Amino acid sequence: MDVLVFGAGSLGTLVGALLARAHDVTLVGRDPHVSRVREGGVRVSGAVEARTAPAATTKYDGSAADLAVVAVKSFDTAAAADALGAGSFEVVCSLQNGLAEETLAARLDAPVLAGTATYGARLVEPGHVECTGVGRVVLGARSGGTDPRAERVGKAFRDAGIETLVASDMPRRLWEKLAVNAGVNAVTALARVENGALTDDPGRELARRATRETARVARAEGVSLSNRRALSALDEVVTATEANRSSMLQDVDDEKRTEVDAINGTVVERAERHRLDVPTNRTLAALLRTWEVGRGVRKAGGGSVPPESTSRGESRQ
Ligand SMILES: NC(=O)C1=CN([C@@H]2O[C@H](COP(=O)(O)OP(=O)(O)OC[C@H]3O[C@@H](n4cnc5c(N)ncnc54)[C@H](OP(=O)(O)O)[C@@H]3O)[C@@H](O)[C@H]2O)C=CC1
Ligand SMILES: CC(C)(CO)C(=O)C(=O)O
Repeated sequence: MDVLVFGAGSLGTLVGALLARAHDVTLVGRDPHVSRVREGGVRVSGAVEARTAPAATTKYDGSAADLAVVAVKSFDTAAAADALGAGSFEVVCSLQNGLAEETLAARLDAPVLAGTATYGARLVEPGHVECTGVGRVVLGARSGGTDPRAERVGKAFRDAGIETLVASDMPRRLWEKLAVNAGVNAVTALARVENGALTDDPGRELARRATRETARVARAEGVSLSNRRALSALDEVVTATEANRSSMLQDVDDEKRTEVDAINGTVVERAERHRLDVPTNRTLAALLRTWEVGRGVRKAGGGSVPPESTSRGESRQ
C-alpha cells in the first residue's frame, strides 16, 4: 500500500515508521525532523524497537496514495483536510483524539474512516520517536457498520505489526474515548498530576462527573453509551496508565496549545445543541482556555465563561 501520514509528530511518526515495515510510506511533517528522517530514517525505541526509512516532506505536493493517515493535533485538522484536498486517496483515516473525522469528511471527497489509537508516542528528537506504550489502533466506518475499506486498512496495519481492530461500532468507541479524555486530560492538566492521581477523590469524582456528562451527551446524539460503560472505561484507562502524564498535561508542561476545544469544548458545544447542561465540562474548558489565554497560546475572547449552575444538572444513570 502507498500511505501518506499527514502530521509526522509523535503519533504520526510512530505509526508511519511502523507502517514502513510493510508499505511505501511518506511522512508530512516539519523540519528539522523531516530532514533527519530523509538522511537517516526513523529510529523507534521503547516498547517497540525498529529502524525504518519512510520518505518525508514538509510540503504535501498532491501525490495520490492508497491511504492517508491524519495525525495532526485537532486544531490543525481543517488545515490538514484542505491540504489533503489536493490529492486523491482510496481512503483517509484519522487517529486523532476528539471527533476529527467529521471535519475531514465535510472537507474531503475521499471516504473517511474513524480511528482511535491507544499507542503512546513521544518524539524524543528529530528522527527518533519513543513508543511509550503498546496499545491498539481501532478503526472502522464513521457511522458504524462494516466497510471493506476498513478491512483493507486494518489488514495493512496488521501486516506492519501494529495491533489493530476493525470495529463496527465506531461512533460508540469515539464517544467512549472522548468521555475518558474529557475526564482524564482536563483534570490532570489543570491539577498537574499523573493519571494515577484520579484513582482517589477528589480527582476521581471530578473526572467521573466529566465522563458521565459526556456519556449523556453521546446518548442525546443517538450513540448508545451508558454511564456504566463510560465510567468503567475511565477506571480501566486510569489504572492502565497511572504513571502517564496525559497528552494535555504534556502540552501544559510545554506551554503549548491544548486540545481542549476538541475534547471538553466539543462536549459543551454538542450539549448546547441538545439543551443539556454540562457544568463540569464547561468549567474545565473555561479554565483550560483561561490558562491558554494567560500563556499567550490562545487569543483572548475565545470560549465562554460558564454561567452559574442551573437546576438541570447531570443525570446519574
Ligand atoms: N502522542 C500520542 O501518544 C497520542 C496522540 N493521539 C492523538 O494524535 C493526534 C496527534 O498527537 P501528537 O502526535 O502527540 O501531536 P504532535 O504535535 O506531536 O504531532 C503533530 C505534528 O503535525 C505537524 N503538523 C501540523 N500541521 C502540519 C502541516 N500542515 N504540515 C506538516 N506538519 C504539520 C505538527 O507540527 P507543528 O507542531 O509545528 O505545527 C506536529 O509536528 C492528537 O489528536 C492526539 O490527541 C492519540 C493517541 C496517542
Ligand atoms: C488515554 C490517555 C488519557 C492516556 O494518557 C490519553 O488519551 C491522553 O493522554 O491523551
